Amino acid sequence: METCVFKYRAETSPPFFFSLLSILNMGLEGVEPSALIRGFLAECGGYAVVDGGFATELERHGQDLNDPLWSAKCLISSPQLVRRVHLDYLEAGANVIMSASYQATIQGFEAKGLATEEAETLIKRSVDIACEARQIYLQRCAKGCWDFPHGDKTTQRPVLVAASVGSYGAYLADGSEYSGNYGDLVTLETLKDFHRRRVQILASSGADLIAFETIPNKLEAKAYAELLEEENINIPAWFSFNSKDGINVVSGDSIAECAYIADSCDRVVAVGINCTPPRLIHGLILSIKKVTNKPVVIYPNSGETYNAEAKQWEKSEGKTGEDFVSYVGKWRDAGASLFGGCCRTTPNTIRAISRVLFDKASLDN
Ligand SMILES: C[S+](C)CC[C@H](N)C(=O)O
Ligand SMILES: N[C@@H](CCS)C(=O)O
Ligand SMILES: [Zn+2]
Repeated sequence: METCVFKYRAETSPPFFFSLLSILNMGLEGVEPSALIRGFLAECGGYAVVDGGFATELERHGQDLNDPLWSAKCLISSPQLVRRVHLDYLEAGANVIMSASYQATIQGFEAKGLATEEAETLIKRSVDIACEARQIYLQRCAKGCWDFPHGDKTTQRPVLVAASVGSYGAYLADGSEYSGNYGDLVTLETLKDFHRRRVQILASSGADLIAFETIPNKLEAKAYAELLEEENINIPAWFSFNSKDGINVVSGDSIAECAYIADSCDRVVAVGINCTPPRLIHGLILSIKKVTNKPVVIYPNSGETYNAEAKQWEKSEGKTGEDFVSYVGKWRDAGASLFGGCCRTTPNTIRAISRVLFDKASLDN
């Protein structure tokens, strides 16, 4: 199996690298898939830093994402900027960067007049760009151009490329990944058929794992879990849900039931929450921990609310400002292992998370 995780270390690799390499060479056949993520976490020092808002950073660089493809439009119009944003997050301390494929779907590209083959190429390209960014970053590190935000400066920080998969609601481009209400006509089979080809492409793209993000309901979690098995997907995945009340996922399905679906699928190596206000995260981590021993990944948004019509984020009425980074220690103590940011967070957020996790002085406080 070809995977660019091999590039995360230089030639002078310690023994761990070789064990990881042999796990990956074997694919997931006969191997406990969680070995990859647990080995990776150990290599990172127990906790890993995930990147931050990807679309947010494209917007900060001047892109107008008011488009049905949202951030995926930049795969067509500004691939250089996509690479630059990945580099910004790597430079800020990310151990996991997510490809620009959240809203990159064959159906969405076809609606823009692209041929199926062009659409498939763009989806694969999203991972290639992330892998290129990693390679550039690691080469710069090897030359000593950049300091490491954490860890030993003589070793390279592990970096994984996760292929992002947004929900069916993301493709609809009407903000329905925040309601999870797809109507009665959308069945388990509809969702599996919708996602199947993209998941196949991403699984053989060279990504280290697939990040199923902003999952709004139980039905879509089940569709992903069944697809991973049916298609014999041989890279690991994480399932990340979103919530508006801190108790259920956005559709009203219970977070425990959703996390249980993820727990029951061997190919899922981490379970968590993204694009959810920071103040809700602590309780959700505790609920997830009750149903799974898999590592918990959390990457909340800024606490603002998405206006799907305007494709803009708005301050939430009556809510106090979310001091994101001040929560990190609490989330770590509640049992989370991977920490990043989602919409409206920036490389500065990720830099601050990295400091909280890896600056010994702040850990002891
Ligand atoms: C995570 S949301 C902010 C992504 C954008 C949404 N699917 C839309 O197209 O409006
Ligand atoms: N990876 C996506 C998630 C949106 S909820 C992004 O950061 O743009
Ligand atoms: Zn988000």
